[in-house]
Amino acid sequence: MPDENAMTGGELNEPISMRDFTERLPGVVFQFHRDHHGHMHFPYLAGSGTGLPGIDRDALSQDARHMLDRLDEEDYPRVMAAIERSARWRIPIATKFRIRLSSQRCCWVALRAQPEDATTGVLWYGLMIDITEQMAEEARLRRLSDTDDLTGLANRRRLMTRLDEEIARSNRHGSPLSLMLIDLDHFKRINDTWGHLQGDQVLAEFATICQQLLREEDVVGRLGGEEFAVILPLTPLVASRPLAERLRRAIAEHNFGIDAGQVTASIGLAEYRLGEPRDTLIDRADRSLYAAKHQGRNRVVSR
Ligand SMILES: Nc1nc2c(ncn2[C@@H]2O[C@H](COP(=O)(O)OP(=O)(O)OP(=O)(O)O)[C@@H](O)[C@H]2O)c(=O)[nH]1
Repeated sequence: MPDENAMTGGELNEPISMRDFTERLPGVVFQFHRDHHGHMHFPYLAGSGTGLPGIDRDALSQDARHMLDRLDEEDYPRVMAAIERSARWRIPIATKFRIRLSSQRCCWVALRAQPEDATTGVLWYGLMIDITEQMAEEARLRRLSDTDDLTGLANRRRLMTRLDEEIARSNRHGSPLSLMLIDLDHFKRINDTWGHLQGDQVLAEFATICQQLLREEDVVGRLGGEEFAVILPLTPLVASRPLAERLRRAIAEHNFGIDAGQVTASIGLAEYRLGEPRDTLIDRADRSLYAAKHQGRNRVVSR
């Protein structure tokens, strides 16, 4: 630890105190104490970040609840578990959480703290930094890497992740789940006749039709090229078939700006069978799709 006198302020070599130094840090440095009865407070709290909404030094020096009560309810159990683990095993805390600013807004905070034994309980030395901007940027990048450029739909990667999640849910609760594979018919001909740009336009409009027609909880995505998939959670085959039929009809009747009737789709459906691997479900839906193509296209086949 450098000598206090070694720190200087803005005025040439004017020395500044440790307190002044910590107050200038772009974050919060703190001591956090939990006594043997579980009461928590911040004996020390400093740094320019104490200006963060939800951080009221005087209140927190008495009771940490003033901050803990404002944690996002999704994060609260995780943060409390991290404190508990750290206290029990004397391991550092490294976590992040949201502090509610209003019903609409929150800020993200990263926290690092090192525990020490104290006669009165456990004492942590730590840092908190506002990471709201970084989290927003991460979310933006995640959205980009999950989204198909042309249509704005979920891409293959995102679709597979969501399908895994829905399969896990189905296996856990025994709830029904259907998968729809959609392939636009003779798409090569559309490209060849009307040009690639017009083909792109058809793909984008097709995506809009799917999103308008399906429910919020259904996941529509582009597998690649002119192949799409829809995950239908909580939907058995008997319910997904009329949905697929409605979608097929809507596409066939839509005016894509090229002669009506030029764009049709073949749809293959399969319902998830408890315990089967993801690829088996996809394979069964794919075989339905193949059958739809084979039987003349512009139709729905389920199995
Ligand atoms: N415009 C456009 N075309 C694409 C895109 N991705 C794939 N394609 C085209 O989609 C066509 C798919 O052709 P095929 O796989 O032969 O199938 P199809 O002509 O749709 O015939 P069926 O599926 O048997 O009805 C190819 O010509 C690809 O070039 C894209 O992003 N934009």
